Amino acid sequence: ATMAEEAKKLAAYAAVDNHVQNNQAVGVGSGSTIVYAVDRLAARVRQEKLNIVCVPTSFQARQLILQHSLALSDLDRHPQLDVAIDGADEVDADLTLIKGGGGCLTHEKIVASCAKHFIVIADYSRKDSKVLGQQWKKGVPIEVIPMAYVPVCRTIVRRFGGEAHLRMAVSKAGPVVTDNSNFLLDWKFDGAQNWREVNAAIKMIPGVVDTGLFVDMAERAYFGMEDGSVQVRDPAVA
Ligand SMILES: O=C(CO)[C@H](O)[C@H](O)COP(=O)(O)O
Repeated sequence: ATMAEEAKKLAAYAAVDNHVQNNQAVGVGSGSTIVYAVDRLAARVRQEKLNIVCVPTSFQARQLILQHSLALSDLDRHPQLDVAIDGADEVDADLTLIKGGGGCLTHEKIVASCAKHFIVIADYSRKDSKVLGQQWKKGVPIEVIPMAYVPVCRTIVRRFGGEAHLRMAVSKAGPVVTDNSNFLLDWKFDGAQNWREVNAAIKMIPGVVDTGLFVDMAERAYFGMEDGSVQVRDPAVA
């Protein structure tokens, strides 16, 4: 495996080993890093005969849970989760996140909001930043109702600057369609922002479903490092 893949695995294993216990309901994130967390969950369930249920954050996460024969649940049956583990596209010094590179931000935010502990896993490359936008250049993903994408784009750029573009599909003509049958905008912002305010303001624009800004949600981040160690980041105490 490449160095970055090894690092993803280190972070994922550390999160599962430190935060998952018997008799828990666990939120399962989306992306390429979470694959290692589900591998580890499945191994621990087998070895330790853990009794846990998993709530997915996407179609992909649901497939992972089913492929590993883990117990699949949902927020109807488990509206309170003990822990949720997910990847991120960028993490800043305060543990504010950009998520949604994989387009699953709305379900991810709902599941994270239902968890007592929300734990982020990432590799050292391109994600561990002092401020958002330092390394992640694709902008903030924003899920929108399809008919509103043009006015939402214009409102965001008028009020907050930068550029916003409809995310286009790669192996299909036309836009990316989310698990919720919506569209995605990627807002490339200029410079520093007050993320708490910007997140709240964008959410209030009619047609916006949610943003990929996760403010005051993550309790801890694990970064798998190049040298095989795992770095832990907790939010600075205000
Ligand atoms: O927010 C996400 C999907 O909506 C993912 O968690 C994020 O894109 C990280 O993915 P990866 O682990 O593949 O880098």
